[in-house]
Amino acid sequence: MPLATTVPTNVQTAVETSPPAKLNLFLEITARRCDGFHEIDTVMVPIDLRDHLLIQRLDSSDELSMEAQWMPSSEIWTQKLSGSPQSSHLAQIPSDENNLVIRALAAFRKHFGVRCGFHSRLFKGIPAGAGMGGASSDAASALRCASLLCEPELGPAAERVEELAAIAATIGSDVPFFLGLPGQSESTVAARARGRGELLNPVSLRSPLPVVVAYPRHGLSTAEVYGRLTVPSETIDPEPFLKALSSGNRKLIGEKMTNRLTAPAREIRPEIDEMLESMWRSGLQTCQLTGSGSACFAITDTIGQARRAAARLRAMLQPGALVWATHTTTTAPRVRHAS
Ligand SMILES: C[C@@](CO)(OP(=O)(O)O)[C@H](O)COP(=O)(O)OP(=O)(O)OC[C@H]1O[C@@H](n2ccc(N)nc2=O)[C@H](O)[C@@H]1O
Ligand SMILES: Nc1ncnc2c1ncn2[C@@H]1O[C@H](COP(=O)(O)OP(=O)(O)O)[C@@H](O)[C@H]1O
Repeated sequence: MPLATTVPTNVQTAVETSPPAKLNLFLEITARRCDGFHEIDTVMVPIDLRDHLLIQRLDSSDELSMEAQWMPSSEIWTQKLSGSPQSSHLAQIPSDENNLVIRALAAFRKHFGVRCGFHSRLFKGIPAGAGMGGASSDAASALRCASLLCEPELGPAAERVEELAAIAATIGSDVPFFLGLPGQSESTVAARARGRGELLNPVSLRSPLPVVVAYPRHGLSTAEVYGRLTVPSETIDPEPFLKALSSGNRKLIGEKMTNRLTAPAREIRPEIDEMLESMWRSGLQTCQLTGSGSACFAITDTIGQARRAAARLRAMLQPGALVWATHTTTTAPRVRHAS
């Protein structure tokens, strides 16, 4: 579908928000399910590495249209990733029904019987195929934006949180996490997800965790990584990790972190080993793959340490890798009326 070049004129109202990425501090796989998915036990934290999503309600059309680009531009993003403009395939963001934002808006309309159209503008800052849940986070934000935009016919958005969670689980296993936990204060600082990833319990964090995140330029397919996984006969008990997390002791948290998808991800993408080695050499102790990869992260004691380690790491890595120093944040970012 060609990217729309001008914003439709029949715009009624518009909202915008900044979907966060996530990291898996603990990820264990306990079984393979008969539906082809896996039973997982994971603890996720949202981080302040974001996309930006603006959704406009269209009352004189039932179209679901979308424009998507990388921030600050797809050209700059592609050059940062690869050092040359050739590999623009790295910057491909679907702008049709393959984009989870479109899929979420279509599911929202079907569930609530809403007839208006939506035009979405997605500005990507979260690398794709990184294991940071970019698409899932955008989908959760799209559901929350649509819920606010349709208050005239559906009533207060706060009344629909449980229904949105049910719709979210049909869009992707990680989407419910980004909605925030129903019944909790709207946003979540950390959550334990089980089942496919849709069974959520809040997890306490003593204080925000500073992190360094590194993306080795090429993403990974979540399905391919899961496909290569051998389900362990003995699984790691999450309790020691959960105790470390609630203690706030960064060194202990780092010692108890684990990710069962690391082995299959490294088989597919050997540069993950080089990335983890470079992170260790830059002084980061607790380095780990997030989700199905390919991004890796480490926790530091302070944001200053994260910034200094990120600078050392950038100097070590081949052109094309991306490095951020950031910190944990909350899910369900504020949805505000767009100016
Ligand atoms: C691995 C994790 C860890 O948080 O995140 P990412 O690395 O994708 O960010 C998640 O389990 C990914 O969740 P999500 O990306 O929403 O997965 P989905 O779209 O539902 O499924 C994509 C594919 O992953 C596999 N899959 C996903 C979830 C799960 N519990 N078991 C699976 O086997 C299936 O092959 C599925 O077809
Ligand atoms: N809103 C979106 N943003 C980015 N990628 C998307 C989006 N919707 C669908 N996709 C597709 O989903 C794939 C995985 O994206 P993402 O969720 O960022 O990775 P991961 O599952 O590793 O966290 C991308 O390669 C892209 O083809």
